[in-house]
Amino acid sequence: MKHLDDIPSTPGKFKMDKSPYFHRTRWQSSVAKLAFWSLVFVGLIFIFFYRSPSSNPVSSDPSRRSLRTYSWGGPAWEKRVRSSARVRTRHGVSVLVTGAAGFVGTHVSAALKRRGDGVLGLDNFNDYYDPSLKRARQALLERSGVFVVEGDINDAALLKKLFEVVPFTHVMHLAAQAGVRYAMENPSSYVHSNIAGFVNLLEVCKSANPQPAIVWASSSSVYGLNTKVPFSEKDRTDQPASLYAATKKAGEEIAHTYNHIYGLSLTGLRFFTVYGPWGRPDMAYFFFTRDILKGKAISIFEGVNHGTVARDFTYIDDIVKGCLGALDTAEKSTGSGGKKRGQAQLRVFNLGNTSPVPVTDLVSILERLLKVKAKKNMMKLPRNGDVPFTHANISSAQRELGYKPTTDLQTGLKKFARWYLGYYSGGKKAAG
Ligand SMILES: O=C(O)[C@H]1O[C@H](OP(=O)(O)OP(=O)(O)OC[C@H]2O[C@@H](n3ccc(=O)[nH]c3=O)[C@H](O)[C@@H]2O)[C@H](O)[C@@H](O)[C@H]1O
Repeated sequence: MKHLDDIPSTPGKFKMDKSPYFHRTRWQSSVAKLAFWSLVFVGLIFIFFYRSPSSNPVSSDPSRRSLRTYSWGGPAWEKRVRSSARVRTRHGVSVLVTGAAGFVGTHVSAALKRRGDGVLGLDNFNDYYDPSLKRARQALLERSGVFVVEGDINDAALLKKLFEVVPFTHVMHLAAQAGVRYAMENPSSYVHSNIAGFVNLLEVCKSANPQPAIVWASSSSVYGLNTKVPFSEKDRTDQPASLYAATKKAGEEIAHTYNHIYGLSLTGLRFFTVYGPWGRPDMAYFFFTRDILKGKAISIFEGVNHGTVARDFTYIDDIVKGCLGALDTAEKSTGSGGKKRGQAQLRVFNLGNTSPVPVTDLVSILERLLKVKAKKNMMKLPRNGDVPFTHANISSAQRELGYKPTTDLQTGLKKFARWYLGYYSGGKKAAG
């Protein structure tokens, strides 16, 4: 075991004979070490710049599970952006749709494209729910000529670039961290997307020349603990029941500020529990369908003393009509180069269905459509941000946007169920 005893426990303490041969080997080994560390150093620099070239800034969302690197820029990319945003009719508009691979974003983008408007999508494809569903929506849009740029609304350089390439007349801002209950799990993602991201977008819009008019998604959740029904835009919205609601309410106040200081035209739309084909898997109607089909029990919330929990469920096609009505009636922003030149439009509208349905009825409809009896667990409405009841007064939207919902829950869920069964057919894909 002598050889083992000769090796010192601390490297460098090993004493060697100082022969000429030793000097040569030591010199050679130093050169080798130097070469090795230089290579490592050069490699690290290469990796750093390769992953974040100045023309393609890294935009990663710190509040996300997946840190992503987006790549954008270059003549071919700009050509795609321009072509997607090109207006094809005489009175068409060019719209930047944020959250274009989301549920509402996909439907609105497709509808705008169908009528000849120029549409460019933007989406960060985060993994809040199954990103493959977002990719499928993207593929759908690509087929109809809408390019969805992969990037985050917090990436100011990307947004500025988009406005440099296309002078958008409108922004339809639908990118958001959605979901009422998830806000307790990942609060910072709501601040990051719904507040920081919104401000970043408005900063770029205010400096754009011309400034676009902005229509954006607020939420019925801003009514929070309000008990006066139906909910009217004049009712108080200072008692949010979830952080999600609080960030949407903050968005409405932020919109006021940018309208006031910079003359940006801003319209907020308070969506009421939107559902339909290509919907969000984190919403009750969607995961109830999945769980009922799998024979898995579902939890149905009930209020105090077994009180009814109900929602003013609104079908996606009606919401799309409301969004287009808001875009079409949006007046131009009045500022330019970051300076206000006059009063600009500031609006907020409820987009609901005006007929609340108990969640128990939603489940009965699904049972009939799916021809499967649900395994139900009734449970008390948890204190996680849910509110017992929503009901929209839509007279403002009716008057000013020509908004008129026409789809009842039974009809809308039938269309959803047909889509769901087709999309997830053969058990090939599991709804995430
Ligand atoms: O209008 C909005 O502004 C919001 O609408 C949506 O929120 P909600 O209306 O809460 O929809 P959703 O979660 O589908 O629950 C539906 C019903 O099922 C009940 N519910 C829910 C889960 C469950 O396990 N059991 C249950 O009974 C639950 O108590 C509720 O009564 C969007 O998600 C949100 O992003 C936002 O846009």
